[in-house]
Amino acid sequence: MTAKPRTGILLLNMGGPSTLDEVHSFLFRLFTDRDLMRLPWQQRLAPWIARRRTPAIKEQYRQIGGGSPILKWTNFQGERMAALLDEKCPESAPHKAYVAFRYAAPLTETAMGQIMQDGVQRVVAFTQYPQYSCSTTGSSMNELYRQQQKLDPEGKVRWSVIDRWPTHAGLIQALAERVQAKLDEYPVDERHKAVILFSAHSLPMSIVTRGDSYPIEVSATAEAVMARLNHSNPYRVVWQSKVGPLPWLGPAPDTALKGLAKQGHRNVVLVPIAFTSDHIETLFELDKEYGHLAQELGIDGFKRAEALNGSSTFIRAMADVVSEHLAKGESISTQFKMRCFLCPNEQCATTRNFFAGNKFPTSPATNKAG
Ligand SMILES: C=CC1=C(C)c2cc3[nH]c(cc4nc(cc5[nH]c(cc1n2)c(C)c5CCC(=O)O)C(CCC(=O)O)=C4C)c(C)c3C=C
Ligand code: FES
Ligand SMILES: [Fe+2]
Repeated sequence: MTAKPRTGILLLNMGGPSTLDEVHSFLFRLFTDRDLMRLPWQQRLAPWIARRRTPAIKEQYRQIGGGSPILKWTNFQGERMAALLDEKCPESAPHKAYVAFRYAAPLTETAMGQIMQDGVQRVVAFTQYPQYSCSTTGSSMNELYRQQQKLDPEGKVRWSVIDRWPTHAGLIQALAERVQAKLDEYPVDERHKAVILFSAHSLPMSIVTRGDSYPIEVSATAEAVMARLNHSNPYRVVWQSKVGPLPWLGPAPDTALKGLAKQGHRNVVLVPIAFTSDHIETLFELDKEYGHLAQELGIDGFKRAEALNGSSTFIRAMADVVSEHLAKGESISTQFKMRCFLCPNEQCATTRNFFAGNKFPTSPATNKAG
């Protein structure tokens, strides 16, 4: 019999439909999420948009193999991370990874149910978005708070939060390895001329200007990766996947590719930087749409860096992030305490107060949870 987990690590992410049949419910949850977007008449409009968008998005998932690989990768990363943590931190072992997706199975309530059933009393909520945005990690944390209130009203579980890790040395090393592997594919005399385009999901300008920290954290990750590579190549950050008619943060990858082609660049490496596994936006948008555009523009040395997926450097980084967090004994980060200047959502305050109020002994060795 396996021992009861002493420390749970709850991996938070948006998730994706594992099968084509799940596409509609995924989109439905996404468009009804008021932490992600606020639409007029959202209760009525969201189901309509979700239904209308389902066929096109289904087709994209069909073209990348019939579903999102995010659950497979998150389980893989989580299991290996927990094994590394058992070796690194025997005082808080055994560790067990749980997965809470915001828009697809396993949902937060499922993960909370498992945690309660296992009787785990100490859990780290660990966002799998390295860069913080209220539209992503913020939404997952608000949902975790709501489910905690419902499923653990007595507060049996003691929580702490890893809400961002944009410049963690292990993450930067893992990304640098992915970039270097692509650069190594060019002939030696051309390699230094390749332009590195770090690509992150864009944000509506209304979210940027209310004070979301995502754009600066994504930029910090990109700069740290290039510093790790001794600034061997020129780079920029581009913002992909704008949805709807309102203004979003740019430049988009197609603007960058067109400009670079005009200036005579022939070698471009596109690097997904804000998502730690493959998803339609790497496999469909970056590879199929931008790969095709690059060919049309004469950028014949176009390459896309592999997502972190099964990178052992990345999985070691995850374990390091958690072990450093456990050693610090902090419930939430200084950055997480502060809200956006124009936050429209009182829930953000409630969530922060709840997770900040959990106090821990600094050493997990004195944790009586197990
Ligand atoms: C760090 C990554 C992401 C941020 C920030 C983000 C913000 C954001 N997204 C939308 C609207 C949509 N996103 C959709 C899909 C989607 N979003 C991300 C990541 C981030 N989103 C990913 C990885 C995916 C795809 C999932 C996959 O499996 O590949 C969609 C659905 C697809 C579509 O209809 O086009 C929408 C809609 C908003 C409004 C937003 C910030 C407010
Ligand atoms: S939207 Fe950013 S703190 Fe509420
Ligand atoms: Fe998105």
